[in-house]
Amino acid sequence: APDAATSATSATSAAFATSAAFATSATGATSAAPGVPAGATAARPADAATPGAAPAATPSADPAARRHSPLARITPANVARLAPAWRFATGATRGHEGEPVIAGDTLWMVTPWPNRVIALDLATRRRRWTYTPKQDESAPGRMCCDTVNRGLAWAPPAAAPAEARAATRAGRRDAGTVIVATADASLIALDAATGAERWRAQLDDPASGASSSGAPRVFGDVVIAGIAGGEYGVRGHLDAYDLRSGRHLWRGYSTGPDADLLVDPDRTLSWRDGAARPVGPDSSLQSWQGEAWKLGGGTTWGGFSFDAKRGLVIYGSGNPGTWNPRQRPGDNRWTNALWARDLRSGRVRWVFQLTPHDEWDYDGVNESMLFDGPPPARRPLLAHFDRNGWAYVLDRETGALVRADRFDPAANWATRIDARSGRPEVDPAKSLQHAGEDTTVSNICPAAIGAKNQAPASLDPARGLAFVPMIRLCMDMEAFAADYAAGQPWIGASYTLRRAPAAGAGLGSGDSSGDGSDSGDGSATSAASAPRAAPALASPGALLAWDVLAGKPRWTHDEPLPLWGGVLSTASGLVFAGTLDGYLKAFDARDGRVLWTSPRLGSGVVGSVTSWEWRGRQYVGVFSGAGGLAADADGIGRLAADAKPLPPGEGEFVVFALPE
Ligand SMILES: O=C(O)c1cc(C(=O)O)c2c(n1)C(=O)C(=O)c1cc(C(=O)O)[nH]c1-2
Repeated sequence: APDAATSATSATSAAFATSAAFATSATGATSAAPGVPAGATAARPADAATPGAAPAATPSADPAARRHSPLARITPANVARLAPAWRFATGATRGHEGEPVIAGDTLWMVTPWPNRVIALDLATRRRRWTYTPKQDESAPGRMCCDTVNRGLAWAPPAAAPAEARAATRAGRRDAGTVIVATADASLIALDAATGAERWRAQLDDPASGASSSGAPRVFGDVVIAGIAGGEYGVRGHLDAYDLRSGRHLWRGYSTGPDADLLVDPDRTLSWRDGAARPVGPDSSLQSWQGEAWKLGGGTTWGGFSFDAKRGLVIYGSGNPGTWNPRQRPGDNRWTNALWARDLRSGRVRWVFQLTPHDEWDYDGVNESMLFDGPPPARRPLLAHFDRNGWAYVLDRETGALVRADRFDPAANWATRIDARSGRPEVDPAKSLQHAGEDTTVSNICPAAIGAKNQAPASLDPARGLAFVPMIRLCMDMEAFAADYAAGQPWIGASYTLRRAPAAGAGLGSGDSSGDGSDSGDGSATSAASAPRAAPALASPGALLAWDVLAGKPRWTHDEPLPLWGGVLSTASGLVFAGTLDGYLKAFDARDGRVLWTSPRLGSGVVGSVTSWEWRGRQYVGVFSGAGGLAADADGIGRLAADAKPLPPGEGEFVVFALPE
């Protein structure tokens, strides 16, 4: 291990019980799972392993959703020599979110619309096969936020032994199953070796405005998929399918009667009055007026994680419909909430509402990163960086709130989050409910796009730090009456982005922040030209290193544009993130110093950085292809002082490595 990593790790190793990264083994040439082709790099998470499943060693396969790679060949000492290795043009334009999946000598990716699935041979970088789903041309027109697709799931052959046997009989190696959710809300399982369809299912009716943008996941032999369409009055749900047969196992809605939610009122817990308590009968119905819950939103388009020990799928639900809060009095349960469901039955173990009666489109769908607290208790915890600007730590056994802290220093919609009730105290000066319809409320922070959007953070368990891709923008917002029409946008509010005010001491540009344990050189790029006085406005983007258990920042690196791509950290003490103006950057995990910047890519980055090892060499890859909600480059670009987001261009997967 490089000196840098060793010293930083030992300084904080007491922070977490699980100091291992998500993958603890198998970076060699031998197969770690039966049936995985030789040369596979298979990983097994230390505390969230699924029996029978050996996911590829890329961060997208981590059930704990930590995006922390065990790979350590690229280090703070040598990262400056990182050079382009190869690139692959996807043939699609617009928002290339998410990342490919890699196993053995194959890389699978899904493109934005038309959602082509491509299998690449890692040795030749030629296509093995391409699958183009048959979809109605009108499907992408009903996606709220660009024609994105955040990736596919891969399941090893061991998880579907019948297919593996059939493949062997046919004289070829089974390469597992690839699962993709498409713009028209179909869920499709493919033979990973050939691209042949194994089964397909319809997640919801696209004519109602339902679509799929999120990546499905496979946990054991269960496929989990969510739905998008919160801006169309779609009622959110999470669904489970049998990996082998495609049989529907269960559906749990986000709103409605207990039977639809798969809630047992005596056993489902929610955090209230300082304890996790049973929710009580039809607690969702009681928090809506009339039948508003039927169009109530709470879609499930974000990240999923899995606690194998407890058998719990953990995820978040999105905003209530319509955005106009006056049209839906009540807490609007369980929109904008974190959920834990039993993988086998779908039954809810607990649910925690982050933003009751949301007035600002603060979807609660961002990923939850699982980790264990310090010994001896080793409390099972999760960390969640919400759009609403608060960082939550919950007990993942009970859903009890451990702590909530403002990670966006400008967040002003709530004056506090009550530690006893878990309830935010809304500032009436920032409330659309309070202001009434057709009245502009100024300077609400964060903006509707959140202090962090869908781009996933990473969590380094050894350092006890999360690395968060931040958006630092505010908004002026106005609600208005909106009538529902099936399949039409149903928004009921509009907003204008604004720059956020600079934070007070501690988070400003060029100023080290946090607990004083670092060198005082916390803001990397600005170190040389660090302005001594904090600027009046915060930079629109930032990479934030956050001490998860202490609930405070360690360092902040300012970016001129919001960060819209997923972060990767590595065991060697590096943090990687891509930018909307088309760079991939490597940071020192200890202090946020920029150690390497790529040549400018063909388009902006909204994809998630990934890393893998193949034939003894470590690679770092990321999609370039700007889009997603950040395709509103006008809105975002106008606010950037000294950088321009690159336009949505031809998408590419760009790969870097150290010289051989
Ligand atoms: O409520 C929903 O169903 C829903 C779906 C999506 C989506 O499917 O991408 C986004 C949002 N909401 C949303 O609020 C949002 O800010 C957003 C950003 C993005 C993106 O990919 O950049 N998608 C979405």
